[in-house]
Amino acid sequence: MKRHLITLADLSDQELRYLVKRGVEFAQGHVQTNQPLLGNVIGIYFRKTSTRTRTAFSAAALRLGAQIISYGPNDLQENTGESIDDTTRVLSRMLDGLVARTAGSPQEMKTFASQDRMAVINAMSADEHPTQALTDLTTMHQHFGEIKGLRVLYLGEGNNSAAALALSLSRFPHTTLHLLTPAGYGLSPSVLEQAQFYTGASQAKVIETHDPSQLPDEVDVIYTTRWQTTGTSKQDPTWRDKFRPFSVTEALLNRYPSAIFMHDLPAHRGDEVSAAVLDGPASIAFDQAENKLHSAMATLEWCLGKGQR
Ligand SMILES: NC(=O)NCCC[C@H](N)C(=O)O
Repeated sequence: MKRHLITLADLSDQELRYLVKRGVEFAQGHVQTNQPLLGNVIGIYFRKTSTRTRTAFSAAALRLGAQIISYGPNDLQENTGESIDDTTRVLSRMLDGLVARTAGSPQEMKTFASQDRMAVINAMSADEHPTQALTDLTTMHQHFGEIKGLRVLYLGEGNNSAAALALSLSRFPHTTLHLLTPAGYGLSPSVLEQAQFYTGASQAKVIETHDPSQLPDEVDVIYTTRWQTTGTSKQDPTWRDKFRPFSVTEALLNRYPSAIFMHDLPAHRGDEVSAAVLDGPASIAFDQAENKLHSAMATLEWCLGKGQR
C-alpha cells in the first residue's frame, strides 16, 4: 500500500513515532536495507532551491535501490501552463513516488496527492515542511534517547519548519515548545490551534510569545531558522530591526549551559545565529543535516509501502 506524506496532521501518533524511530535506526546504521525499493522509479521535483532535502531524498532513493528522475523548476509542462491536475494524472501512471517541493499554495500538493498510484511526499510547501520535522525529531531522539519531556525554545519566523515542529512535537508526552516569534511573523493561527489540540492527549505545551526579554527558565534545545523563508518577502523595510532581538547569540546560549543548538539550515551567520553558536560545541546542526538522509530513507520506505508499522 502506498502512503502520502503531505502534512504531519495526516499521520497517526503511532505512524509518527514509527517514522522517527525508523530514522534513528537508519542513523545508527542498524538497518540491512537489501534494496527494498529495487524496481521503483521516484520523481524528485524541486521548483525551489534545495541542498539538503533534494540530496537527501535522491540519495535515499538510490541507496534503497530505486531509480530517480529529477525535475527542476523549468522542466515540466506545468511551466508552460499544463494544469497540476493533468500533470498529476500523467506522472502517477509512470512513477511509484514523487518527492515535491512547491513552496506554492497548499492546494498544489493536495492535487498531487489526489490519487493513490504514486506516493507523494511534501518536501516543503509554503505552509509546512513535514520531512524537516521528522529529521528534527529523529535528531532529538538520537541525542537525548527519547523525546518525552523535552523543552524546545524556537526563535524566529513561524515558518514552514516551525509549523511542522509544532504539529509533531506537541504529540509527544510532556514536551514543551516555546515559540518566540517577532510580532506579525508568528505561526499561522490554524497550525497553533491544531498543535494546541494535540496537547490535550499528550499533556505537552505549545506556547507562542513575542517578547524576547521573557525567556523560559529551562530549555533543552534552542532551535532557529533563517529569516528569509523560501518564497516569501517582507514588505516592512524595518523587518530586520524586528528580527535582530531574536538572534541566537552566545549570551542566549549561556543562559542554558546544558542546551543543544539546532538549525534547519542554510544558516546566515550574524543574522539568526552567531558563528560562535553555530560552529560551537553545543551545535548539532550538521548532525541534524545528515539525519535528513536517514529520515528520508525511513520516509521513502514507509510511503512506498515497504516499512513496518
Ligand atoms: N532544511 C531545509 O529544507 N532548508 C531549506 C528551507 C529552510 C526554511 N524552512 C525556508 O523555508 O526557507
